[in-house]
Amino acid sequence: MSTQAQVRTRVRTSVATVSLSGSLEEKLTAIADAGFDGFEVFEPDFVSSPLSPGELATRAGDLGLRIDLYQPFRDLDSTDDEQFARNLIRAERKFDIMAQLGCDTILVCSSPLPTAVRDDDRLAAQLHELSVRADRRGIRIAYEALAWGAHVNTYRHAWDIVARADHPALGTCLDSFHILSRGDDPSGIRDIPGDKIFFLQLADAPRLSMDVLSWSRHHRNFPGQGNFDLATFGAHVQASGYTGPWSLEVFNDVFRHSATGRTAADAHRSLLHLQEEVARVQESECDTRGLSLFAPPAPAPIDGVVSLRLAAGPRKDGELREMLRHIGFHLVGRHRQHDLQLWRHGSLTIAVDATAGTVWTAPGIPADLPALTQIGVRCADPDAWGRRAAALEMPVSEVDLPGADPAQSDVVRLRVTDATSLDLRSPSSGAGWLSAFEMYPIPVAQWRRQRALFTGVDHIALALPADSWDGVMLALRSVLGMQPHEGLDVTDAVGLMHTQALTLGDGDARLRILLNMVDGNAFGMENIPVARRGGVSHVAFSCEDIFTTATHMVAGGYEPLPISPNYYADLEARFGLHPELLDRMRTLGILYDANADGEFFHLFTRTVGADLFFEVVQRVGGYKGYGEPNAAVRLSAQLR
Ligand SMILES: O=C(O)c1ccc(O)c(O)c1
Ligand SMILES: [Mg+2]
Repeated sequence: MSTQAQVRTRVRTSVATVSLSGSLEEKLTAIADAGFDGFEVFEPDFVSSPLSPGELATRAGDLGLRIDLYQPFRDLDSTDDEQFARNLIRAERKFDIMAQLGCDTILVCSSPLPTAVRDDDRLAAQLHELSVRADRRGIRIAYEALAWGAHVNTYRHAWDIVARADHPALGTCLDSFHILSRGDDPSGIRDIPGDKIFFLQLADAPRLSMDVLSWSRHHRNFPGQGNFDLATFGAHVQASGYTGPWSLEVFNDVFRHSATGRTAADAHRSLLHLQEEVARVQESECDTRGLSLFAPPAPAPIDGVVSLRLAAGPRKDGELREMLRHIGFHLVGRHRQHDLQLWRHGSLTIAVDATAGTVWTAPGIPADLPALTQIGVRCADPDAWGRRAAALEMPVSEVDLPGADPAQSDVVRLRVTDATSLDLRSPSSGAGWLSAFEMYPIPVAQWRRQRALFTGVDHIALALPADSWDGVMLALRSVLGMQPHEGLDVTDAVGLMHTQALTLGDGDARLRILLNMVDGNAFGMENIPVARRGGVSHVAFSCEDIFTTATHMVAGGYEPLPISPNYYADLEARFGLHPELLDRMRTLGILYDANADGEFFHLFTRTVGADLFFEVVQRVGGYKGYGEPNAAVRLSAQLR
């Protein structure tokens, strides 16, 4: 090991203006507020802005931002010599602007045109000529392969052309989207000298099967919001010795009209998250090359969901209480000051909030929609989570409960969605909290009769409007370290719903969350049935034997959903289940799925209010899904 102390510089963060909505001025303010070090000027944003280059430079300087890149310069190379000559003149005009901006690097992307040069030596010669001119002006050229380039469309080819052109003012620009969308092996990045990588653009994306240009222009998102393996990609970049900015370049239809500040904050968080992920890969490879990476406090262990808070408001309070009673919960107490009831089942607690106004504090949630407002998770050290969340720039609040140790917070509250928070509770937090409640004495005979039908919470589904989807995904993945699974489109009686599962811990997952997004932003749309306006939220309880559990629920007043007989005929045809088993399932409204991992039995309640409902599940073997094929059958029965 070297005795010389290695001085490693931190990652400088940057973002392309195209990634955000609003005017150029609004974008710059949001970029600075989010904590970025610099930005890429996306040329159309500059061209349409009233700011002169000098004014833009001043504005950036006042905000403490560097202008890291001017981009893109398109269609440089040409088989038509006259056209190429004109392109060089066009480039000189851009260099003029860059001089006024104080920006020294311009991105030149490979040409998608039929006139693109297809002879590598001629292409290298044209890039060389541009580089000579750029060099005279103190400007560097970063050559990027667009995935749809006519001749150059891979990073290896772009690097090969750069090496061939062999000019100090010419390097390459790596863009994770162009590389990973094509399924290219990024490990060759290690072979590019870091100082010949002039720029790094990062984008994630959901896996979609569409042409790569449309995918790139409409569906990119920030690292931690899609399905690309950016951690491994980043480790390759680190190994190359690259020391320039890590910059986000995200073309996304939703971000183009979303709140600018919020998108910028998510963007910055995504780069912190990515650094932690890259560090993990580097650690596993015992590799310490490259920039020094951001390291937030590590996540602390989590036990699982122990409590829920449901806002019902006075209008849905009665209906919700009846439902809880039917599925086996017992009213055990009432808050001394608020209209808040405590319901228990085994070790699970549900607080039902009947206070007028509680639900409606969440923007976009219709007043007739009972909402899941808190998910209580037990963990040994809530403060550690608070420090981690704060380091990752997530808004977090500490809730001090009466009678608690003032030196420690009992509950650390993370805002997961606009409607729902995740409360990380210390094991001792219950006592302080309960002191605010008047508890009802429960006759011994009733305790004896009570059996814990549920073993815990299997998963929780949260309804999300489209414009908060990516932010929620990133929050769950970055702060909590949840792992995403393949997204799925589910069609049913009232439309299409995109659903995506996230889990914490494998095998015996500690926390499973399903995100449900309706097609488009359905809030307030009159033509969508009530049972879809806010998407769908539900809580699924786990059990060991769903037939016993369902039988007890029926005895408690639960009415099984009327599942179509066609469904059971189809189950028989698909899985060859025993007629007797099918009969019992039909009587209790139990649905079924199976795959190579195991089997899944589940049942649903009716909806309370617009969209909230409960589910009971039994997993057999290593089944990891959620019975997704049954979604349409479930909804059809709930609508009846
Ligand atoms: O979609 C494009 O044209 C485009 C432009 C510049 C880039 O850096 C890029 O990755 C894509
Ligand atoms: Mg790019």
